[in-house]
Amino acid sequence: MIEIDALTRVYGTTAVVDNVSLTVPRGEICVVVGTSGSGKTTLLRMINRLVEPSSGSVRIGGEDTRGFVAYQLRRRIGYVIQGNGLFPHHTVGQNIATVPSLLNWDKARIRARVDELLTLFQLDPEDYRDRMPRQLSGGQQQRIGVARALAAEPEILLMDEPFGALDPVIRSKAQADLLAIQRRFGTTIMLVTHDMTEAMALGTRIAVMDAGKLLQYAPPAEIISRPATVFVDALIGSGDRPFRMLALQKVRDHVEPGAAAGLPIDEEASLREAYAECLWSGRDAVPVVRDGALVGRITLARLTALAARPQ
Ligand SMILES: Nc1ncnc2c1ncn2[C@@H]1O[C@H](COP(=O)(O)OP(=O)(O)OP(=O)(O)O)[C@@H](O)[C@H]1O
Repeated sequence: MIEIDALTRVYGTTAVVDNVSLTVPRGEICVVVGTSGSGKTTLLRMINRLVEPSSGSVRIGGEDTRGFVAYQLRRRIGYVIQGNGLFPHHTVGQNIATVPSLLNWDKARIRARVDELLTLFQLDPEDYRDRMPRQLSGGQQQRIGVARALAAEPEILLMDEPFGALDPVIRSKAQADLLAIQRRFGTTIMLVTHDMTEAMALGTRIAVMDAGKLLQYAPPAEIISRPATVFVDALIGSGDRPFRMLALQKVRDHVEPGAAAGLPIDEEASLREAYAECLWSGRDAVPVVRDGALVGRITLARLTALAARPQ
């Protein structure tokens, strides 16, 4: 759990983070969005004390981070930045082992952890462990950046635009990997992004910042249906609201009995994908499958109703 209490950072006469309070419960993902210069990175960097707060406090697992010594900050809080920040002259394995080595883990334990993480990120340890970062694609480098941050099993992961440099296909893969790994380890994550679609896909809660202030902190559905200010509304994009609502939900939760013609959709697809499929194929309903077996259908009428503003 991360508890941020009245956190403020002043540069000159400007509070670039201004009296921000929020709590990220254990195992949740808080995504921070806002315009450029709104204080997102400064807020994130005050959590691992790369930036010292002017006032206010941060507690991790109930303990004030002012009492943490350097090794506790490294051990308990992983940090990932855009462009991954890998050490170019260290191998992939050495990069992942950075924090465990600093913590003096024994060699066998480090080796096992490196191989476990590579496997988890679907990179064969035999093939990738001894490569240099330049011998990897951008997407693979980013995965190693995340693996490195997770190496010492931190309870908190801070991520600043981690997928900003990736193309859309690799980016959604990286997001799916992150969600799978987050579920497995139960890590509490705070992630900064400019991409509202990414925020909605990853965040259990979204924090909207503007000019250093926290304007709203709520689950995605609430941000979409009840934006706290005109600024929040504009950030979501009023033309996108119904589609964002649909994107938050899975087909599996809205399957109806009955038949439908044509190509089926998997129950793990989002309602947005189902809606697009109906529109694109000109159908009023599409069959739904689970593991390839038919389980029912989803109708255009139901999708249309679900896209409407919640009452
Ligand atoms: N070391 C510093 N000294 C003076 N001003 C700073 C410093 N670091 C950040 N700022 C200012 O604080 C404000 C917030 O910066 P920050 O990087 O936190 O914003 P951001 O929301 O992350 O922006 P972006 O989305 O563009 O990365 C900006 O106006 C920036 O110029």
